[in-house]
Amino acid sequence: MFVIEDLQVELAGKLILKHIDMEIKPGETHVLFGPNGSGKTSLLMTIMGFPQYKVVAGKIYFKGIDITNLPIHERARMGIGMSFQRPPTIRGLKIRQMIKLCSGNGEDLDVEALARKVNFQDFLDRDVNDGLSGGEIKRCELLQLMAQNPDLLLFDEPESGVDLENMELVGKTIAQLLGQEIEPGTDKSIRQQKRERRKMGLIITHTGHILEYVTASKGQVLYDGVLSCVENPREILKCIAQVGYEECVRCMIGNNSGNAH
Ligand SMILES: Nc1ncnc2c1ncn2[C@@H]1O[C@H](COP(=O)(O)OP(=O)(O)OP(=O)(O)O)[C@@H](O)[C@H]1O
Repeated sequence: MFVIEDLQVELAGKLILKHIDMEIKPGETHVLFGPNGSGKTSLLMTIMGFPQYKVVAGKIYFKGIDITNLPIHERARMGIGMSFQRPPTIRGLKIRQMIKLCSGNGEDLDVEALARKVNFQDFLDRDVNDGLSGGEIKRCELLQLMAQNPDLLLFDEPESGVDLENMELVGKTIAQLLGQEIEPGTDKSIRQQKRERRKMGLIITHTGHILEYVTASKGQVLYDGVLSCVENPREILKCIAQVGYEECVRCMIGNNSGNAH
């Protein structure tokens, strides 16, 4: 279980996340919508533990443990992983080495075989993200997550920069990372397989394309640092397309708690 309670976060002296409450149960994936600059990336960076995102109030719990003040590497060790919107270039560190680092114990890992799953085997001897295209960066991020195999997966705009052909690969890989692939012909029914899902996900998306591949139980809208809506993600997309994000503000005003619906 992943729980956020009444979280408030400052960045560069400004309050950017206000009274955030969130609960992701094992097996659930949530989708986060919101206009540019509303604080979506900041929320993911705070969950991951980047120290510039200063928690001034509230708590974050993962697997029953208060992780609010834990450093990034301990959160990663506990099973939180993130695919970044704009990950840094790391010159001097080969992607192959990075993948081994992500897996914790790189000795037994077949990096080539793993890389083939996201068609990335030809990039392993390049420096991390050095000169990679937008779509290649996304596949590199996925490869790192595949090596880490976390229990809570945070995706910051996984579709951005990905062409239509690679979108299917990215979408299916994310579904696999979230343990959502259905295995036909096993002795477990589909219902049983779904019940046994344990991976948790939180995905930022503007377009919702990822919903073609990933099952998300809830969508939430973040507007000016406030979570304003909890709904079926496709319903939210439809509303945003029809009436825009401004209507979310009306929901917020109508519900002082900040959580509408
Ligand atoms: N280093 C920084 N110093 C000051 N303000 C910052 C810094 N980084 C981000 N911000 C501001 O914090 C706010 C939230 O940014 P954030 O990246 O979380 O938004 P977002 O919802 O992910 O936007 P987008 O959809 O455009 O990716 C924005 O107003 C942004 O300009």
